[in-house]
Amino acid sequence: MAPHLHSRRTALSVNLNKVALVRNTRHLGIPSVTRAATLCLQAGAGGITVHPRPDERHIRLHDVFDLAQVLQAWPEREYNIEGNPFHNLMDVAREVRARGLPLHQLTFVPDGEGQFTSDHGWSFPQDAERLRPLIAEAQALGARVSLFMDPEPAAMVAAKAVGPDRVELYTEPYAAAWHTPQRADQLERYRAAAQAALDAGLGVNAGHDLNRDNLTAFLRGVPGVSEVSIGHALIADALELGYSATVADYRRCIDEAFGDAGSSAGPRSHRPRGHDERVGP
Ligand SMILES: CC(=O)[C@@H](O)[C@H](O)COP(=O)(O)O
Ligand SMILES: NCC(=O)COP(=O)(O)O
Repeated sequence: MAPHLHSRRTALSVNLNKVALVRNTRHLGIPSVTRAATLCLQAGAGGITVHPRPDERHIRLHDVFDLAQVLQAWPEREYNIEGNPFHNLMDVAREVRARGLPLHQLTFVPDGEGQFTSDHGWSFPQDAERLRPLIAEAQALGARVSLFMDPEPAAMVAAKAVGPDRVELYTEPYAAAWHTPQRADQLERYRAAAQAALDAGLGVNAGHDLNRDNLTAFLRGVPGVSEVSIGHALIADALELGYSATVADYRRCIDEAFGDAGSSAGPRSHRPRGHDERVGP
């Protein structure tokens, strides 16, 4: 499918959860989360994403404020904080804003406190009324609100009705189907969901398990994606390639979807990523 030339270039938001995860295994402060953010922003990342989970398994509360201070030096880049608004996210957002620190987007994710990782979106109409006031409060704090959603076209009108600015399509099912005969069917599912969101007046973000292999095809097949937030695979790649080369590679994946192959400083590397055997949770 032709690139969506009518859409603005999709922004890359780098999720730094996994840098914090490694840092937390010693009391040495390395790898530095703030250094990672600076290098990714210097390489052209459109923003930084963190998911400060209640158990602080990776991003800790001080990281949230430390990274907000880093973003202060990059006023044209965005800071996206993810979390469950019925757990700690709203308190975190209120404190960031009370300190006068930047906060561009809150992504509401319906995760349980001890959840292994994010694996589903909000349910409508069940979640609608309890989400509405928190969406309004988050917007009053100056943040755009994105709801983490499964790719269900029929849910988008109901989602829009409670006031968010965007939805983030949970893309693990697309990624899981990448090496299977179901790839095309999954892509069509996301195309339809994104189109329904756009038709309902919602912006479209995407994220979870996107990577250098599956990103270009996703953006070519799914209309109007404003932002992809990518962490796990990108940080894994950065362990091999370094932050700067990795961010440049992911930006080239985005460029290819918009028909500008090689516009970000040359062709992207096709270095295969090593895989360990898939380990169960
Ligand atoms: C909401 C989502 O899909 C991810 O942004 C989330 O941050 C992943 O969390 P972990 O990094 O804890 O797996
Ligand atoms: N919202 C998705 C995100 O921030 C990162 O998800 P992943 O790339 O770590 O799966």
